[in-house]
Amino acid sequence: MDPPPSQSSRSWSIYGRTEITEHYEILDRIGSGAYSDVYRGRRLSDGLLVALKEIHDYQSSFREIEALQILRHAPNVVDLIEYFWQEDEDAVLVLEYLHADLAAVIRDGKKAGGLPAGEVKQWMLQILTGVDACHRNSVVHRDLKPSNLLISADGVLKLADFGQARIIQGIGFMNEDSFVLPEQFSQNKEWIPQEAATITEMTKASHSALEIQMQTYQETIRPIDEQEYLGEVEDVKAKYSDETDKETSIQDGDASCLATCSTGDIEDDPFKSSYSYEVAEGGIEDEPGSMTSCVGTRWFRAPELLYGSTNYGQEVDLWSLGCIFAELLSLEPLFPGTSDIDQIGRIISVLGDFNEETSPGCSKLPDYNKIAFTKVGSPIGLEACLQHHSPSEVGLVKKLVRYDPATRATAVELLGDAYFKEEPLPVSLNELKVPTSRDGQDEKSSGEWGDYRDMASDSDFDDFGGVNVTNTDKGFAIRFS
Ligand SMILES: Nc1ncnc2c1ncn2[C@@H]1O[C@H](COP(=O)(O)OP(=O)(O)OP(=O)(O)O)[C@@H](O)[C@H]1O
Repeated sequence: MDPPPSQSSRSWSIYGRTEITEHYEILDRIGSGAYSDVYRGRRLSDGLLVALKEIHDYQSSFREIEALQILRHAPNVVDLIEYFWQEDEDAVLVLEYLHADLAAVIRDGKKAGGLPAGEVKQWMLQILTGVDACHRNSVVHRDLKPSNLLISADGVLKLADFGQARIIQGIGFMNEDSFVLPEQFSQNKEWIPQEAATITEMTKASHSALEIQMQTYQETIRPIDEQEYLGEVEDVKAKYSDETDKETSIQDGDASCLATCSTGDIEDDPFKSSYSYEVAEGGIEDEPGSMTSCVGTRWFRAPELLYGSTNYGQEVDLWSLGCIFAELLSLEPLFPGTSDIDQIGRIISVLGDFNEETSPGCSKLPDYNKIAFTKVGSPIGLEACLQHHSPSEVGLVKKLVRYDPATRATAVELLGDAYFKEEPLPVSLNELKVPTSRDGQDEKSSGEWGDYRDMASDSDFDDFGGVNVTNTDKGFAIRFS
């Protein structure tokens, strides 16, 4: 069996990849993230506009391809047309091109002095349909935020950026027949998002290539010596430290988010008088199958993740959803934390104390005893963050932004919520005001949009967390999970 692509030597320019340039004209760079560069391209055979996402991270590539394959018939998930991935090269995903995102909707709404309630409802319904498709198929997105919700020219919203996604149970590939729209969508035609133009089906060849790569990746336990192992780790670290322009930092997978807070974070923290922080010695146990807590962008990160949970599921997406909905309503981020501690401080000031009473089991979270906040006598409450909004709007957010993950409403439950049946009803897709362009989005490093990304952006670095080292008779083995 072929080994997975090596991490050491990679092409750093998509322009030099003839297997891609033979089929696609690369037009311009339209975005970049912690792990990727995204280019607008044109398919030579028929002129179709596409997004070419070059992913510089090994594990993100697998995750994104795997999740997009599972969800390939979901109408509110970005279409993966095909991908290129061969030894010693970064994976390049060919995605349908979507010209706008929900962050632009919020920004335009703010400029216009508000978004009409019927439009907000239509955006929410599409987000819920996308998230429901993920959760029905055991995909936890783990990085839901407005800039990862892309929008087509005709108003179809699609979940994108599955680089941090995890499949929490067995893989259940969906086919066209098995993808079912939630019942209430089929009953009320007005709500049905029009099907996005179906782009070419992924070729059978690329599909089976992925399966082989996946199998190799997941099953290969290749005994290596300690020297080689340390060399691999150094290579990966060096790669990330080179990427200083992308505002990333290396975090060990077995270290929680709080454990990686610097003293600088604490010094700058506006809430520093309201908590005491202890640096615990030693790391957190890296149990097989556990997940990293350092996922998602800080502003949208659930409290259990901020406290280091490594045992979580789709509920973390539901918290993010609540933050996104609150932002769609108020056009301001709900919890714009400047550090992980500040993030928790802001949440506590709104929702009240985070304790066994409000979140059963929370005292067992890895970082729970590392930080103590002074008691919040009277929390501000979500109503205060959503002034001038109706009780049903606030009620919707309250069903998601809850401490106890088990009590957060699921996407399918919310799709049936009375809020969506009240006047004003959700508008149809062609009544939505879709932002006209993504102009300037690649250069988000300056101004308001730059601040938005920089303040809230964190890197996952699951690469480290997903590495399991086991003893073998020849030394030890390394396994990527
Ligand atoms: N299908 C697409 N169509 C148009 N633009 C896209 C598409 N996919 C991604 N982009 C643009 O590229 C940017 C980076 O892509 P993406 O978020 O998928 O990468 P990432 O490296 O995981 O980013 P992040 O660090 O924000 O998580 C997006 O914010 C978006 O502006």
